Amino acid sequence: MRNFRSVFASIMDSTGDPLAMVPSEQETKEQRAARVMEEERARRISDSIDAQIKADKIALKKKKKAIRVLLLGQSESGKSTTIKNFQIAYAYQAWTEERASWRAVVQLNLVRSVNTILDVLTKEMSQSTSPSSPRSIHFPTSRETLKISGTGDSSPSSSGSSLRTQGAAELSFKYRLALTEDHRGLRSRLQPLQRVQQELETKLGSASSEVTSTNVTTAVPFMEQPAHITVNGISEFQSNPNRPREFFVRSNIGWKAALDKVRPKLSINTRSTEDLNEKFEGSAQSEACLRKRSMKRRRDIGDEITDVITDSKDDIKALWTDDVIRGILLKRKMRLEDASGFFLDDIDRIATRDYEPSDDDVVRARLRTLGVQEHHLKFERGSEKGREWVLYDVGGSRSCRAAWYPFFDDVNAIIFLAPISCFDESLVEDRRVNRLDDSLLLWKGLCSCPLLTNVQLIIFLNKYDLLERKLSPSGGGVYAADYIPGYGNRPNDAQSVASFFRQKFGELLKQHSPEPRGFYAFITSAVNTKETSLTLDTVREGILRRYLKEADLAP
Ligand SMILES: Nc1nc2c(ncn2[C@@H]2O[C@H](COP(=O)(O)OP(=O)(O)OP(=O)(O)O)[C@@H](O)[C@H]2O)c(=O)[nH]1
Ligand SMILES: [Mg+2]
Repeated sequence: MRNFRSVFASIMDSTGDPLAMVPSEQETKEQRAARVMEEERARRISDSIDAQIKADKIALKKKKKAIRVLLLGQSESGKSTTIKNFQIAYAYQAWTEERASWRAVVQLNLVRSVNTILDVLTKEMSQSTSPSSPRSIHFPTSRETLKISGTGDSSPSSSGSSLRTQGAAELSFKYRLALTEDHRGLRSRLQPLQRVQQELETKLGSASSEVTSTNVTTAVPFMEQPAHITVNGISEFQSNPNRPREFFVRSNIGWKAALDKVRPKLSINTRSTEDLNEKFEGSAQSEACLRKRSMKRRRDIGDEITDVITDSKDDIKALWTDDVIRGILLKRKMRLEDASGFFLDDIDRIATRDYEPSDDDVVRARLRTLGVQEHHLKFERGSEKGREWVLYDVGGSRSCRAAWYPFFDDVNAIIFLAPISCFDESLVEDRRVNRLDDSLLLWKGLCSCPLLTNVQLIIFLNKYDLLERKLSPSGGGVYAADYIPGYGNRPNDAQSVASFFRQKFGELLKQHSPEPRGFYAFITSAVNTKETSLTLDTVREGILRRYLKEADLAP
């Protein structure tokens, strides 16, 4: 191309047109016509080269811009867990550097399970003193069973769960009578764990507790966002006076921000005069000394917590394996082993002074996402090595969802997480709403959102492992048909339930997308990192292919 131009530049005429050829003095009519034709042809070629350069530049710019993926879904659907899977699969080095910070979260998850059992024990003990009180326990009736109410947002289902147990009150009374002094002893020896929980919660901040109420009554509050406005040429969203408390963006590397809070700050009144003298001296040596001492203090506080947990190990084991307590939990339909952040079966490994979380521990740990978190994932291996993707993780509870909308106009793909094991559960923040109902409404809202017409939507039908367990006789033998309208006589197994939901989500996409779009659905168990990495490979390739295609670079 450069050669072509330089040829013409060297014979540039007096008009300054690089493509005009210098006519000879005795130019005939025919020669003139030929020259004009040649000039025209050269101009056309040059124009097409210019257009190509421009297109290449745009494509290159697009190529350099990181791929942006937004993870959406209700709270506890597995968004943050999916991001952890991305890190393990493609940026393992960075992941291992973060892993140790999760120790406090795993400890909190463990201690919380213990305290949940202790609370139940306390309630049962207070009732066991009066045999006439079994009626005071609430046993849901069949009329309180949660039903998926279709996809209308207006009539949330009533709360409760189907308890088919006959004579539950008598059973409960039987267990209560079986509580002995040993149980009282266990309870009082484990009392310090309440303080440990408070300590850990304070340090981890508000991410450590779940949202238990909301005044947001719709699944899709982002559909009511104020209009896009332009201020000084910059596109903005009108501020919403009713915006939820959690409307903010954290442009940091995700969960680490919350975890950093685990490290206590050096407070003035805990400093020795020696520290202050060192500060006045201002030497590099004294700074290093201060840092060392502050790190030591951090370790001290962490150690104190670890000491209490380690010293309680045998009592925690005794509590969790006690038949009477198991009976009480069963009677209350409390399946702690299916709940998020369950580590009681790992007590031997975790309640030790030198405990370091494994990959698996971190993936199973639960820490709520606050606001919107931005993760920069730098691929460390494979054909994508060196490329950066930006993954946005959001808080999924209803009160957090209005914060999603500003991210809609600048993403390449959305991965939507729908936990399919939750068909018989209600939202933590609004007990009247069935969790699967909420997921369907949310999906419908995203499919119909005009701003997302050209955004690739991918759905993970997640928590398949929990679905399998829930339907199996040992996991409760829940009957899907009791909760899912239209399920009919289909088999009560995980595969059939999953494909039923797959079809439901697919139909919503088809019916509500403004323009036809592909349905990319994957059945996942995000705690299974090996399986999930295979899914992520497919998803990564799909997103990349489409992105390159849009940049006109695909073959
Ligand atoms: N058994 C099982 N647990 C899962 C699965 N996916 C996620 N979890 C667990 O569910 C809990 C909640 O997952 P998160 O990834 O924190 O959920 P989230 O969607 O980020 O929730 P918010 O931050 O509140 O919006 C964690 O303890 C996970 O380990 C799954 O497929 N199977
Ligand atoms: Mg999260």
